[in-house]
Amino acid sequence: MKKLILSFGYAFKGLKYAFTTQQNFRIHVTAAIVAIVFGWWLNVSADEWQWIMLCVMLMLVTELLNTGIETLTDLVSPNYNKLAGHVKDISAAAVLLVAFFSLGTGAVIFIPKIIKLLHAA
Ligand SMILES: Nc1ncnc2c1ncn2[C@@H]1O[C@H](COP(=O)(O)OP(=O)(O)OP(=O)(O)O)[C@@H](O)[C@H]1O
Repeated sequence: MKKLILSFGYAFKGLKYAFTTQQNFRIHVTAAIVAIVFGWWLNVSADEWQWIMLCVMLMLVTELLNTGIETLTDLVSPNYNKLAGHVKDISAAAVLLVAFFSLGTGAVIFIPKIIKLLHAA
């Protein structure tokens, strides 16, 4: 039990490290809060909430993995190395793909609701 509590502590330490050192992670957390506020304001359905939460979690998880990979790359290859560059670029590409997916999902869910709201005004 003590081991389990300790592992939770380490995980929260990782979250704190990412939040305090990574500007991109803070941007993703802000975007997640904005999406949740918009979802609440525009009264999205349960299905739409699931898509929004999937995007939020995918964004945060890939950013955390990207931070871990970048940190490990800096540890094993502090000097310029072509392969180290590829590792970082590929890791950043994963975040980019999730960002495109999240933007697309957000557009599909929110744009029609905003247009409807503007027409009703
Ligand atoms: N050791 C290295 N060897 C070769 N290229 C590197 C190396 N470190 C970084 N690069 C190149 O520079 C780019 C930016 O690296 P950097 O570590 O600044 O990542 P970043 O995405 O800006 O991270 P951060 O979120 O910390 O700002 C990498 O994607 C890679 O192309």
